[in-house]
Amino acid sequence: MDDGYYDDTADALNTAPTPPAFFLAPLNSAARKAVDHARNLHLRCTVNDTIGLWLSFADPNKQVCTLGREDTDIHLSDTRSSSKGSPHISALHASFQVVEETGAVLLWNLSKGGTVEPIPHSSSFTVKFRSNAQSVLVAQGINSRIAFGENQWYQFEIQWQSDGMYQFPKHEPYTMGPRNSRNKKYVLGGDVGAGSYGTVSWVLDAINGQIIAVKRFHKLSGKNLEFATREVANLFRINKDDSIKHEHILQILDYAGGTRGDDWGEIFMPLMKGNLKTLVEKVTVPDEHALSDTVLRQMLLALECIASHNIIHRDVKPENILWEYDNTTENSYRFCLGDFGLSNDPTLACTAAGTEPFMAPEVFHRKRQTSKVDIWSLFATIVWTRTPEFRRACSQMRAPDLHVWLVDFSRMELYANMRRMASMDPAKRPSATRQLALLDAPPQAPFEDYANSVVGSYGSNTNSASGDEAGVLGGDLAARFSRGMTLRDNTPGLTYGSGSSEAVTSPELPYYEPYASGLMQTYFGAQAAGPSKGYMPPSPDPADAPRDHGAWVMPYESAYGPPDSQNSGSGTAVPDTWTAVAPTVDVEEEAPRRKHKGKNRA
Ligand SMILES: Nc1ncnc2c1ncn2[C@@H]1O[C@H](COP(=O)(O)OP(=O)(O)OP(=O)(O)O)[C@@H](O)[C@H]1O
Repeated sequence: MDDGYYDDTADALNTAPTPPAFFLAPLNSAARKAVDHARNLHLRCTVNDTIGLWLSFADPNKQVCTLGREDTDIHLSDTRSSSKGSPHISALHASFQVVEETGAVLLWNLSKGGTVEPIPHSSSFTVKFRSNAQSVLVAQGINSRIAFGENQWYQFEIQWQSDGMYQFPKHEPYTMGPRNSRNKKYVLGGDVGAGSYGTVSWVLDAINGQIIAVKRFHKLSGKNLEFATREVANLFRINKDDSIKHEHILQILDYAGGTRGDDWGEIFMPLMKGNLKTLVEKVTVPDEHALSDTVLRQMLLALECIASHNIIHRDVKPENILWEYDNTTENSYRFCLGDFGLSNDPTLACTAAGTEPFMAPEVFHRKRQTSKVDIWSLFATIVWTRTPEFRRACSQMRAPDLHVWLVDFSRMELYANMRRMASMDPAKRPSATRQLALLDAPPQAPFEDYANSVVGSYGSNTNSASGDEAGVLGGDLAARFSRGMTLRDNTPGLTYGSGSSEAVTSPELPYYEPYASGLMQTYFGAQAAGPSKGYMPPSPDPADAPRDHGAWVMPYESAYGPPDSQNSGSGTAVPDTWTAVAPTVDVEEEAPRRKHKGKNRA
């Protein structure tokens, strides 16, 4: 049966997973003595003329193997050697344990003195224990040599028959990342999505053996640095402690790079199944209205939270709403707001920023921005989710026309309980908290207060966007970013770009990226970064669960665009390497671009 998704791990997933099994070959005389110990006879075997210990995790009820001096599966004596002292083996010193979801095997340090360690060796990656974690991955080519006890008393080599790692193809060596760091943190799986400013991959965390997502920012300088900075700082602000973490905002789990002198940076997040765009375009959702109602409520909760932290997102749109199955409720989804690269403090935000079809009128017309801009964008997202015609129009109509259309939509009975979200005047638009209350209130009387002059108040008199936002962001970027970083306890300060030779500047005028795929080649050529790609990661979900049709979604507009815009490359044109520089746009280019639907990241 076609299960509805394709990716390069599919073969691995379609065969029954082989449970982990390995041979522990002794590397020194203490380890050889341990192998010969009477209490280890049950595990002893010979492989290639070497006598060692054989461990298999084929029994689903026995997915752990303990090591220590007392009642453990592998006995390690704590005898004193007259010449070298004692190994100081704890009663329960270490264990190997299989991670159920991924099949990965973790080595756990359970010793009091922390004397369980990988031994660096040229033929394998070494991932050391972190100070805040007691486990580390062992796999083919990763931490192949390990030691237990003081001064690496017992030394073994792990020779794998199978290392679990169910999602990973077995015919090629693993790639570890971050690529630019000697301190490897994950095993690279595959690509999940890509945007203008980063590439997102699914990876296996080398500390806990779980699958997560990593966003690798393209080269951290100039605008890229600025957007990465905003995203990381604001995500840390929201995630600074467990009490504030929000179930509808994408978490940030960790980061790498970004320290003094680095021009690369990565953030680690939970892996979601896909984004709302791919869900709507590629999956047969039984009831789009029910789906959009769920999106509406959950995103209002997310917006309520970020507003309370004085953050406006400024790029609420289907691509930036990620989803996964909600395990607590049957047939339902959990949506999370992601991509905080444009987010800002409303007191600093005045540059036109966002993606044109979802951009609030006051942003498009360079007026003052408040958290109400996100309310408008959410309304546009809901209409987009419900209405194929609007989806088509997004690539064909200018923002002012779309604004008129959205107001018209809001007059329909269908939108009665959310029509004020489409008020042209932001002051009349409800806050997220108010709108949540309105959803549960009786239907409103026909609207009267916002549709009279649909574009009048924004059609002229545009402000210059150069102003204070650019100045404050550019001038105080490092400080703002470090403030964001300090919110995470026990984390060494991450100071993106503080050592960079390139000055961080905000553009004085907004610039646009093309929205429709066909425009990509025209303006950026083959180097261009494309709209986000959707992806279905390996999924343990039931076969009847809805899934994306393909591993990669088509470019945003290809389903609707003119024939010559299809397959224009926007869906695959994201540069492979992190060093690729996202296209920058200068002032002269701004005018032609604004003729098209595009994204403005100033
Ligand atoms: N945690 C995640 N889990 C699964 N997929 C993700 C995750 N984060 C991002 N993606 C996918 O990657 C795409 C690009 O991510 P993101 O929007 O953060 O990058 P970006 O460079 O800022 O993109 P954009 O050009 O839209 O601003 C998303 O649309 C989504 O499909």
